[in-house]
Amino acid sequence: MKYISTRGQSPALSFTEILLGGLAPDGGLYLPEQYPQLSDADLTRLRGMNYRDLAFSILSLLADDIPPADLRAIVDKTYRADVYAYARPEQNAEDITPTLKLEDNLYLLSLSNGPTLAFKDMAMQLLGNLFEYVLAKKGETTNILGATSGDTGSAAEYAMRGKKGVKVFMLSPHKKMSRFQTAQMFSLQDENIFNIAVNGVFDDAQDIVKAVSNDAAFKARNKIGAVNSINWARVAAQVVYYFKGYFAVTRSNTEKVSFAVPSGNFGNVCAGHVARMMGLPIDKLVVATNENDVLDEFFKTGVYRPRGSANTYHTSSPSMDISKASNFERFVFDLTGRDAAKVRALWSKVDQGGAFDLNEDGLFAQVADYGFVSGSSNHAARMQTIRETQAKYGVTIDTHTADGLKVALQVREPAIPMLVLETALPVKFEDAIQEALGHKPERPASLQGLEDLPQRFEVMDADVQAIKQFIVDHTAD
Ligand SMILES: Cc1ncc(COP(=O)(O)O)c(C=O)c1O
Ligand SMILES: N[C@@H](CCOP(=O)(O)O)C(=O)O
Repeated sequence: MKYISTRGQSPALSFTEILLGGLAPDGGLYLPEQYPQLSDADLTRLRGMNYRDLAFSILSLLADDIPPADLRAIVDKTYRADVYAYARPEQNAEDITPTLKLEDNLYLLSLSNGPTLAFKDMAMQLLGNLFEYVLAKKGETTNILGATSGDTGSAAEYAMRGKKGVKVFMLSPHKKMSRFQTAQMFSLQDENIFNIAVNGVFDDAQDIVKAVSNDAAFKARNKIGAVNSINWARVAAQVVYYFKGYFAVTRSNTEKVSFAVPSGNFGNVCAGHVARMMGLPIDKLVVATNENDVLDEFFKTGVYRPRGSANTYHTSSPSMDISKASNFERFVFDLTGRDAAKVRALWSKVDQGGAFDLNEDGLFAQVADYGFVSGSSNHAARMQTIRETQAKYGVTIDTHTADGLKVALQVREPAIPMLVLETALPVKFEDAIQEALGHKPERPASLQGLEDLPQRFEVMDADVQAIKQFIVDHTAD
């Protein structure tokens, strides 16, 4: 299996060759040259597997240059009940991503039972172990540069803290994450972790990561690695739980299900798209946004119009305060029939601050063939959904999951099971839950007092040169 760039001007490489990096050298994103195809017999074989067996079966199709015994060991070390231990009392932590039935044909797919209480742990714990394995094999080190709106950062730092040969430089939007998210990251005192709070929004931080990734000489000299979902391995790891969710709520491969995905950078739902392209019987992929509704606008109109920092709102589902959805390029590459020249032309407009309209050449008409539908939410709807979910099902959900559920309820078809991806646990957004329910969500004993711990972070402007210098200063031997 080789990986190619959406911009078509980089050499095709294997999984381990692209593992540590982010963007391809031509500025594009990697995708498999061809998606592996699963037959009905394959699906029957996968049905009933536990998470580890399923993850190994699917990842061995995508990471086929890792010897099977090594991949097996990495997967077994990653997907353990004691790592994904925050399952609800009525759930079995051994399931790793258990489903929670709300009513007939309506489920939560619990993805946030890992160490940092967000779905990012599902991929990031694997990346931590994969990075360690590949770096040891190559005798190399890496300096990870990442951007976070609240969850990628802590998931990456918990996965990489104390790992030999790895330093993490994590950019976050200053004062725009929840108190819990901020404390989760900034209270880490590990010497290999550097938190940089950037004056700006998440997109400013993500732009810096991309600018550094596009500077080939700096990237090579300073061994820059990536853990954002521009890194293919993040998406690959997330493909697995779409299969797990599908098998959990169906009895035969003739049944279809839909997934509602709270979306920002389009990484999570892109993994659903990949699962569908591999042959998983998915009916709809529901893209749910918050007030930052660039993706909803696209799926409704065909116009992709990323917004600038001034028009990116700070909301009560802050991890989705994103206006430039990195992984959207992966989908558009498939939509154009993998026409890299077309993708280059579209993104040359985006990279200059512009927009594009896929109605112009008839491409938008084909979007429905990929199962995408969309909707958006806002603060009032989020509060109401949290209240109604508590009242009707006795389940507390976080603000991002509430956006997903709100849109799912609008678009679902009664006969088709709908799985709403639970992308974070409510305790991460205590103030919003307090506002919605009049009381705080339950907090595990191990996380009491998190916000009172001493914090270590730098505040910097969104200045690429200054960030590069910071990395150089903190990696000199
Ligand atoms: C809690 C939460 N929900 C949803 C999202 C959106 O996921 P994606 O960026 O993969 O679309 C994120 C972060 O991106 C998140 O942290
Ligand atoms: N929501 C994310 C931001 C997007 O990051 P990605 O790594 O998934 O691209 C966050 O919480 O940091």
